[in-house]
Amino acid sequence: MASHTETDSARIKDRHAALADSLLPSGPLKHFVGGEWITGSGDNTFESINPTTGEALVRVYEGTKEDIDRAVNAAWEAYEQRWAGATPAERQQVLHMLADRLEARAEDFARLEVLDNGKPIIEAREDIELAVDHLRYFAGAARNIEGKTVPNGELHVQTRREPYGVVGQIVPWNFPLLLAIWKLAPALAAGNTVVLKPAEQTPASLLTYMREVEDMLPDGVVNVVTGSGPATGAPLVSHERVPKVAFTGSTEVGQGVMKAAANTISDITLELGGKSPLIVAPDAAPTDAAEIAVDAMFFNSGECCSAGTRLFVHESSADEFVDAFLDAIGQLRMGDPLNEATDIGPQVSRTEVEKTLHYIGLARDSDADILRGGGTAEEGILAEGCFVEPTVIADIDADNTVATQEIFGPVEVLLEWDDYDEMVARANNVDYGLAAGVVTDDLSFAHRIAADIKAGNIWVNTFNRLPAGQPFGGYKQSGIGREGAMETLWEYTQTKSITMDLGENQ
Ligand SMILES: NC(=O)C1=CN([C@@H]2O[C@H](COP(=O)(O)OP(=O)(O)OC[C@H]3O[C@@H](n4cnc5c(N)ncnc54)[C@H](OP(=O)(O)O)[C@@H]3O)[C@@H](O)[C@H]2O)C=CC1
Ligand SMILES: CCCCCC/C=C/C(=O)O
Repeated sequence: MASHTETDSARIKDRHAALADSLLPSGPLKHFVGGEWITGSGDNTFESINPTTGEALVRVYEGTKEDIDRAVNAAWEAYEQRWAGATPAERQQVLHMLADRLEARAEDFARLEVLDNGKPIIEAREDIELAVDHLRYFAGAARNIEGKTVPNGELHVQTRREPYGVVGQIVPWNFPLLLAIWKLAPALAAGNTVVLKPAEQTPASLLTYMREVEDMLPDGVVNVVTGSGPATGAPLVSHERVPKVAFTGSTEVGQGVMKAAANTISDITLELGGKSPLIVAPDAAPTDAAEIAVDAMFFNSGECCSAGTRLFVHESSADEFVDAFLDAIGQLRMGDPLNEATDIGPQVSRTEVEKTLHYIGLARDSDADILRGGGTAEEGILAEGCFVEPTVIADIDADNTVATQEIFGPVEVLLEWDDYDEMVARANNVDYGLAAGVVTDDLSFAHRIAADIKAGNIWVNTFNRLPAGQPFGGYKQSGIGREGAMETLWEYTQTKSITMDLGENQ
C-alpha cells in the first residue's frame, strides 16, 4: 500500500475551491473563435469535475457542428489573410511570446492542471516547463523550413514545403496543456492555422491560456471549441475543409478518426495507446531498476500512453527485484495532488476508475496474484476522489487481456523471463508499439533490445523522458507520425515539386 499525504477532505476541498476561485471565472468558459469569446450556436453546457474532490470545477459550452464550421471558416480566413503571409521570423517571434507568457504564469497553469486533471503538482510543473520548451523549440524550427533542388540533366527540380492551411487537432485529458502545445506549436511554426478541441474532462488550462495570449495571436490563427468527442470532435475530424488532422487518444477512437479522414483523404497524425515493456536485464542493480520501474509505471498516476506497464524481470534477480520494487511503491505518497509531497493523485474521472477496477477484476478472475494495491483507497479524500491504489499483478499469462490491453491506470503487470528470444517475442506480442525501456549496464544488451523491440521510443536506464527535439510516436496500432521534433514540422507541411526544363545544353 502506498503511504498517504494529507487526507482530511474538508480542508482539501476548501483549499481546492479557494484556488479555483482565484484562477477561474465564475460563469461558463466560452469557445475562442476568430479572436472572439463566443457561446456558440447551442446552449448546452457541461461541467468539468475536479477528480480529487469530486466537485464541479468549471462549466464549458458544448460545441456543435455549426460552431466547428464557424471556427474552420475563421481559421481559413486567418490563414489566407494573415498567417500564410507571415514570415518565418514573424512566426518565430509569436511562438517565443507564447512561451514567455506561459513561463511567466507557469505556477498558475500547473495548479490549474492539478485541479482539472488531478496530477501531482510536482509533475504538473514538469508539464508546463516542457510545454514552454516545445514552444521555444518550434520557434527556432520555424526558421528551418527548407526545400531542396534535384538537378537531373536538362530538368531542374526544386521543392517547397507548404502548410496545409487549416489543421484540426484533438487532445486528451492526461497532459491537457502540454499535449495542446505539442500540437499547436509545430502547426503554427509550419504556417498553418488551427481549430483545436480539448478533452471534455480538462478544458480549463487551455482556455485560460488562450485568454492569456489572445493579444499576441492574429484573430483566427488559433481557435478552441470545447465539447464532447461525438458532438464536437467528430465534425472537426471529418470536416471537408480540414486537410490535416492530428489526434491523441485511444486506439479505438483513433481508428474512427482515420476512417473519418479517409472521406476527404485528409492527412493524419495519430498518437494512440500503448502497453510498453520495461525489461530488467540480469545485470541490473535491483534497487536502481526498481526506481526506474516505479517512475515508468506510476508517473502521472499511470495515465500516460507510454507508461511501462509490462515489467519483464530476469528470473535470476526476480526475488530481489520484486522486494525492492514493492518497497519503492510503498514509499509513494498518495493524497492531495496540490501537496508538494504527493506522488500519486486521483485518476481523471470516475469512468477511468471503473475501467481500471474492471481490469483488476479480470486479473482476479484469472487467479493472478495481486502483490500490492488492487482497489480504491478508503480514507478521507481518498475515498471521495477518484483514487486507485498503485497495483502490481503477477502470475498472469503474457497473453491475458490484462497483460495485453491498455489499462491507463496505476496497474503494473509483472512478468519473468529467462530466454532472450522468447522474452522479445512476448514483449512484441501486443497490438501496440509505442515505447519500451531497458535497465542494464551492458551496452550490447541495450542495443540488442533497442533493435529487437518494435516500438517508436526506447529508453535505456530511464523512462518517459521526452525533451523537445526527440521524435515521439508509435509503431503498429500506437499511431502514425512523430511529434515533438523536426519530423513533426514535415507532417504539418506538404511538399510541392517545381520541375523546370532548362533546355538541352544544361
Ligand atoms: N494515448 C493516449 O494518450 C490516451 C489514451 N486514452 C485511452 O482511452 C481510454 C478512454 O479515454 P477517453 O478520454 O475516452 O479517450 P478518447 O480516445 O475517447 O479521447 C481522446 C480525445 O478524443 C476525443 N474524441 C472522442 N471521440 C471522438 C470522435 N468520435 N471524434 C473526434 N474526437 C473524439 C475526446 O473527446 P471527449 O473526451 O471530450 O469526449 C478527447 O478529446 C482511456 O482509458 C485510455 O485507455 C485516453 C487518453 C489519452
Ligand atoms: C513528461 C512526459 C510527458 C509525456 C507526454 C507524452 C504522452 C502522451 C500521452 O500519454 O498521450
